[in-house]
Amino acid sequence: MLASSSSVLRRQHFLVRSLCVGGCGNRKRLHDIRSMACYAEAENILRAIIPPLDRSKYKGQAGKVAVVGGCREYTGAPYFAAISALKIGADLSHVFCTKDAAPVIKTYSPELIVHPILEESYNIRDEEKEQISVKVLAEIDKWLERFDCLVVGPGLGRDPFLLGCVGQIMSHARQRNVPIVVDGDGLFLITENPDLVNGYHLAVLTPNINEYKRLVKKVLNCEVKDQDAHQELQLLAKQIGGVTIMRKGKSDLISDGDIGNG
Ligand SMILES: NC(=O)C1=CN([C@@H]2O[C@H](COP(=O)(O)OP(=O)(O)OC[C@H]3O[C@@H](n4cnc5c(N)ncnc54)[C@H](OP(=O)(O)O)[C@@H]3O)[C@@H](O)[C@H]2O)[C@@H](O)CC1
Ligand SMILES: Nc1ncnc2c1ncn2[C@@H]1O[C@H](COP(=O)(O)OP(=O)(O)OP(=O)(O)O)[C@@H](O)[C@H]1O
Repeated sequence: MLASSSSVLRRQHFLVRSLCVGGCGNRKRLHDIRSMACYAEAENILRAIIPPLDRSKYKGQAGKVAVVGGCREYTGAPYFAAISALKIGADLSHVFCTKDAAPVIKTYSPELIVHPILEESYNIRDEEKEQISVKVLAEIDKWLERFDCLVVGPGLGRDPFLLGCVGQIMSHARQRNVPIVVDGDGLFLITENPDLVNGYHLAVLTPNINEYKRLVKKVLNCEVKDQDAHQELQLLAKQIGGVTIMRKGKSDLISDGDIGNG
């Protein structure tokens, strides 16, 4: 594994261990004390993960992030993911999106680097598809190893051709040990094909309530049981080979399958 990936892995494990998760117990007093501890802990965690300004560093060393997302319908979600990375300290933030989403995303911010490389089925002929997917892969391969993290899915949409290309992008990222955060329609893609992330310890899934339901149904073959939320999440993460899952909701829960506090 690459050195850079090891440091990211360490940071991931630190987060999994230290994030205060929901379900802080039933007794109110205990809950209040733990809630206060949550805020203090959250501030410490944020301080620890935001790269400090350092005169000896140059642009890029505080993080290069790429978002794969954004299609004809959705331009807001990839913008927020990419700009948030910059706002918490990353130096460079890229967006790989469809050709028609790109000019819109560019107008939101001159700070983002926007690559109009993805295609949806409506815009191309069947006989062009193979050639186009090769071209998309070649375009992103030029950049992949430079990224500290790939965020896959915000506003991707569900076009099968586009999702097929994105699945290949994920496989290439995985071969190069690039950490991947999977959100939005990226979760739709990996629910269809969990092998894309199965066993990849540098993958973090961030499902909302619907995305989580679909994942549980597909992987555990049952409905979500809120009374066993922690164990269920732990089992799900374990079943997908130790990926980290952050289940979003009233209380966010996080587990990598190994740690009993998920
Ligand atoms: N401003 C932006 O750019 C925004 C962009 N966004 C982006 O949108 C993408 C989807 O995210 P989301 O949160 O709407 O999806 P989610 O909670 O799974 O489902 C909610 C309900 O919608 C339905 N549904 C969804 N897609 C469908 C489809 N193609 N065709 C049919 N049904 C579909 C779904 O139905 P179901 O699949 O459960 O049958 C469920 O009932 C994701 O990439 C996100 O980043 C959002 O963050 C919003 C702001
Ligand atoms: N019922 C809730 N009460 C309080 N906070 C919530 C609740 N549900 C979600 N959140 C918070 O909102 C954040 C976003 O979760 P949400 O379930 O809306 O995900 P999402 O649909 O992926 O969001 P987005 O609109 O950014 O795509 C979560 O991290 C969580 O902290």
